[in-house]
Amino acid sequence: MSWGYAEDNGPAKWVANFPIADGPRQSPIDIVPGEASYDAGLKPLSIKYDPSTCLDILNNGHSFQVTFVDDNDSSTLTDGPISGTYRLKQFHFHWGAADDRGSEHTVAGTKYAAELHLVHWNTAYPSFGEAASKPDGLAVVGVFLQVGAENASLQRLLDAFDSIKTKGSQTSFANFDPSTMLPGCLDYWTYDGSLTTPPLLESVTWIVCKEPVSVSPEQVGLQRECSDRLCAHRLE
Ligand SMILES: CC[C@H](C)CCC(=O)Nc1ccc(S(N)(=O)=O)cc1
Ligand SMILES: [Zn+2]
Repeated sequence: MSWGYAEDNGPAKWVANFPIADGPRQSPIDIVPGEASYDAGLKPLSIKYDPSTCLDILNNGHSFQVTFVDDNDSSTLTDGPISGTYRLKQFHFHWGAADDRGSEHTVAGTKYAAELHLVHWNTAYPSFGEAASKPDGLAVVGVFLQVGAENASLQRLLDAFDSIKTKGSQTSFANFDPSTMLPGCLDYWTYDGSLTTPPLLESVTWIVCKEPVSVSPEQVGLQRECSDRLCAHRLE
């Protein structure tokens, strides 16, 4: 039985096969703005994405993810809370069975309809796989999606879902610029955490944007309908 989001293999059961679930820096967390401390030493994020590094979109059974060519420094994250250069590997989303829940991180208990994760790895290490096991190996930028106006950038992704209906399927997806999904303001909260799904490795510097982006109710519905068709049913 592999991990998932159902009653018998969902988050409460992951510790059985992944004991690090009880570790000291597990994600997601509830972000309480009033308890966050301002760090004047932190720099603004520097995000530079090259759309030509966009490779394909795949349904990995838990989400759909867009993967990038990462054999050079074309698409990178630098500054912010991190040192050195981190390369974009993939981005994916988390959503729920209804508009009032779905994000993994919460803000003073508030759940958003969905959450975008842009996954980067530290080029101090030879590969993503190597970096994924190091405490400073990964940096994930999280963006909350809230229901509101239609998101033109997301629509192009949703249109591509029709061709990855079955788990494990993938299709080429080119010239997509993920920076079109970022909020206007890149103010962020940051903390040292982990992958939010197995193997739950404690190698992630989390960078969660304060400003959400909007998606229309239809777009979330489409994403949800696609996900249910594509992926294991989500536990909610
Ligand atoms: C070395 C193999 C690698 C760990 C397994 C494949 C992988 O990339 N998993 C992954 C990536 C990102 C997140 S999240 N949701 O952004 O924290 C969760 C899980
Ligand atoms: Zn994620």
